[in-house]
Amino acid sequence: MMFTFRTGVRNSATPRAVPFTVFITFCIFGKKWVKPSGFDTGLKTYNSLTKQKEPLVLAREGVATWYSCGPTVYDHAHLGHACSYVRFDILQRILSSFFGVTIVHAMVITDIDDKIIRRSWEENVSPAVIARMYEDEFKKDMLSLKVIPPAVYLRVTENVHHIVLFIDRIIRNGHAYATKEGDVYFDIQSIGDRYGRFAGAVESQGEAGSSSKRDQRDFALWKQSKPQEPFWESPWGRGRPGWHIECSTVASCVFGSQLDIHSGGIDLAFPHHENEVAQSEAYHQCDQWANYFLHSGHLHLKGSAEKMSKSLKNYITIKDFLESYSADEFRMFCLLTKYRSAIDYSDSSMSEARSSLGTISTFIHDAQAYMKGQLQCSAVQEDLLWERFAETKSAVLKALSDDFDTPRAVSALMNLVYHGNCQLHPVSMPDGGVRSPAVFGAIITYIREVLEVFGIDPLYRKEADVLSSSGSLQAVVEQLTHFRSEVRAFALTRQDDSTTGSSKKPGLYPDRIPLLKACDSLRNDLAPLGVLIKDRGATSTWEIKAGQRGQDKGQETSS
Ligand SMILES: Nc1ncnc2c1ncn2[C@@H]1O[C@H](COP(=O)(O)OP(=O)(O)OP(=O)(O)O)[C@@H](O)[C@H]1O
Ligand SMILES: [Zn+2]
Repeated sequence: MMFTFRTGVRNSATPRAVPFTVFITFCIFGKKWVKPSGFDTGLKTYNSLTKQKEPLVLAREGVATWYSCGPTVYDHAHLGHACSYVRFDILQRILSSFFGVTIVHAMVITDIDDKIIRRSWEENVSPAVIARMYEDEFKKDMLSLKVIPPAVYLRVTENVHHIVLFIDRIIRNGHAYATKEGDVYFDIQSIGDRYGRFAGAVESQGEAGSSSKRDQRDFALWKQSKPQEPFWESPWGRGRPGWHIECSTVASCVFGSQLDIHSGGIDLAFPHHENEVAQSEAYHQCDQWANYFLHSGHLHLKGSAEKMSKSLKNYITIKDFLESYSADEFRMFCLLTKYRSAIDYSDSSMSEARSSLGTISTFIHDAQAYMKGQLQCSAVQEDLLWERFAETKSAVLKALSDDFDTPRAVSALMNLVYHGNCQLHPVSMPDGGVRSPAVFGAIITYIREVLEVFGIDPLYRKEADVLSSSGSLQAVVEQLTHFRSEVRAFALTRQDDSTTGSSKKPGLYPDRIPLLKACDSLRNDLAPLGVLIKDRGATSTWEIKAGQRGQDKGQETSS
């Protein structure tokens, strides 16, 4: 893990003049955002750099380079993380499926930092072990929420040599300085009024640090290591990277000097993203490193002003959440608010999400029953439904093109479901009128397609649902197997000598053998349906197995 680097850098805290060319560029462009040239996706998105919606224009046709800040892995992933990463996953899926853009997504996992080190002391294991444990858990949690993994996950500790080179170049470009204590700070004054693109920057007092800082707002690129802390060799002595520099370095290693989209929770806008921008533009000597910054709103426990976070210990882990709800329900919960808004988590907001999904899946089942002719309905106003169908398609596309307005898109879908339901008037006797299965087929296929883009399968039933509905299933199976046991017992009764009048060992009543055969057939037929009956001599046991397809062959045959 050690890395030795030698270079002839100035190791001084004295102010340096900003190179002339850079200064001119800064004066000309200031903080002004320049609309990128390239491929217009047709979508508008809110850009935190301009604080308004902008047309989303990508440098390369059909491809978006996308960097997102990963978690600091020192504790369990919680619903706040779930919310941020699921919301951006939905945005990426929309961009890819509705707008034909291939997303090249890179994420860095912060696997070294003060909190990881502190946790490792508490647990008496190395920081690397703490980080790997929680990183693995985070990745698994993301998969269980159906978040499409980035093209590449990177780790800070595997990029320290790149970080050192990156810092060195920023120093050489005149935007950072090393102190005599062995820290390196970014020189905020060297970029003039370019610092402060995100709210909060101007009033900022900056992070605490060495008294050798030139400006209170200057932030650490490299921190000398304290005793007992992990360290890497560098031209400034033993130390480790500051927090912000990891993202600038890794994003630049993957994407070079230009990035289409950068995302993260709103808490990261300042100072983290502010500092990333400052560093990256100072390194690349460019005026606009990332073209769009997308920030997601915070998840709060209902009634709490604080965001859910690891450090506040006010969290619900993703694993605990998934004991009670499904990934699809969480996705629907996220879809029902705009990705930028704060979101209140509570059982009632989850019930709303669950009930929206339930309404959709009931409609799909009813429409399928109608298509199959199982549900007899009075004549349908087919033209009206085709019209609603076309309107919904354009409403959904319009909503999603407007800063990924998922609540509006879901509301358009629910409206279509409502109109579909209005047309399904069950009648007890078929009236021989015209049937319109095709329009229902089109509607449910479209609804399923859109939900699939959002990562939701409306016909998928969560394990917990299966279990709760299997409450009644169990009672039915119990009754059925009890009845079968009595029939079997009756059929297995042996004749006694007086009945047969024979001296041979008494056998079964021949006329009861078909009953035994019927019991065997029932057992064999129920197995592929997940009801496993095991005959153990004269008695039987049973169990319900989800997903079982008659794999259990090891049982006795009655007859
Ligand atoms: N409650 C939340 N709501 C929405 N996004 C969140 C929430 N908490 C964290 N995030 C986002 O998750 C990502 C990873 O965050 P991070 O690992 O810093 O989590 P954290 O719980 O806030 O940790 P800490 O308390 O140590 O700051 C960031 O983009 C962050 O904005
Ligand atoms: Zn970052």
